[in-house]
Amino acid sequence: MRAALVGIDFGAGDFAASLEELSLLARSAGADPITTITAKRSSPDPAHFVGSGKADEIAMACKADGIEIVIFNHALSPAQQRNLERRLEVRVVDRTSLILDIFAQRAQSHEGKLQVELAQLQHLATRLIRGWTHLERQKGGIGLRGPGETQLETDRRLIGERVKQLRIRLTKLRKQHETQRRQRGRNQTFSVSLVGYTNAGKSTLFNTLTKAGVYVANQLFATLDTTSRRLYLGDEVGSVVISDTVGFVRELPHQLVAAFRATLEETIHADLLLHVVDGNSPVRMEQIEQVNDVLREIGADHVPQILVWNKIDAAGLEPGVERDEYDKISRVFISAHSGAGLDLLRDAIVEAAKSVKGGDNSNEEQDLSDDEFSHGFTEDGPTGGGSLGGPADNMPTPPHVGPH
Ligand SMILES: Nc1nc2c(ncn2[C@@H]2O[C@H](COP(=O)(O)OP(=O)(O)OP(=O)(O)O)[C@@H](O)[C@H]2O)c(=O)[nH]1
Ligand SMILES: [Mg+2]
Repeated sequence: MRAALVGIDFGAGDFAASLEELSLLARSAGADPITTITAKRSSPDPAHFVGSGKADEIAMACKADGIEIVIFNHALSPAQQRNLERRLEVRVVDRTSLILDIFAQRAQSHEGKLQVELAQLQHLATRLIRGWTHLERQKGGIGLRGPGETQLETDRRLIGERVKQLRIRLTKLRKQHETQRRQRGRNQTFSVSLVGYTNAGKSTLFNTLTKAGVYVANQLFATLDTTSRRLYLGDEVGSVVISDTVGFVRELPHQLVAAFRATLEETIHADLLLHVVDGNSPVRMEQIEQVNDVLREIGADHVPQILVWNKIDAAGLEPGVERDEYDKISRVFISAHSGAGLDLLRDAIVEAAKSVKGGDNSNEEQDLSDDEFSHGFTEDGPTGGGSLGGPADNMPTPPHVGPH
């Protein structure tokens, strides 16, 4: 589908990087970005988001390039979206809808699909309600007994019923997982979650560490469901469980964070987070912050974290480790592609497992198969041992750390 991208520079953040991300998002959704239209504004125009002249420019580009869809790098109000569609005579989507769309295409598991549907319906519901108040305002709020209103009310009621149903089913699934987690928690298996910005290389790392064959792609949100595997780390700590998770993105629609809470629960209950960073991205610091924001939002900011500085092959860095002031490993430089630094990362996990488990992690037989399973089984919360050192604030550009 031929797409035009529209980005407005409000003077905050790295505009070029955010447009590049929009292009990757669009491609991940199956669109083909043909042209990009940008403008500078201090604030959005209430009617069309962009100014009138810019709207004409977009309309012209649409005609000239045979554009079928216009994708905005922003959240549009329902009224703005409608006005734009009327004026441009093509479909207009905003960033939120685009991300929801990718999630809908990617969802594999039963639970994942329910979560996406819930998020989409909630997004739709806000738009119906806002659309309705918009209408009300136009008519001065009097005599709103037209057929349109009745239809809207019906739609809203049906959506409300479905949302309720989905919530009940998701709650049930969540309880099941909790029970599983508790039962399996008796084994005290140390659990590690890979978290990080989308496209950071989590699945690639997961694959090289576990040789699992998880879908890797230069696409955003290639992974939607949590996949877990057992990873044997030597006699000292035995096996740990490692989970690959959904990637985060800036301005992740709030409904999605809420809907995916159950999936992300894996992350909250992990003993250790490996926060994977695309060390070659110019906006990596911003991405680290975005990820930490979401972690805070889902209540996983208390889980010990090690930064995994990935893609050192592309960034021209050497493998290495950094320690914080408590001598805990805070950052490991690796390449999931070439395998450089993976031995250091394994050592770092072993060290973390030993410190959290107080060094007496029993290595008895566990009632788990080595097969892939989709939900975790750690005890609730970390088992103590304190912080392994989160990422330092204002971290400088990574130094060329020599192999240790
Ligand atoms: N140069 C280089 N590229 C890498 C490395 N690790 C991963 N990549 C590439 O980065 C892209 C994203 O990798 P994924 O493993 O799918 O990333 P992810 O974090 O799982 O992404 P989502 O599942 O979408 O959140 C792919 O094109 C990988 O080939 C690395 O060490 N070096
Ligand atoms: Mg992935």
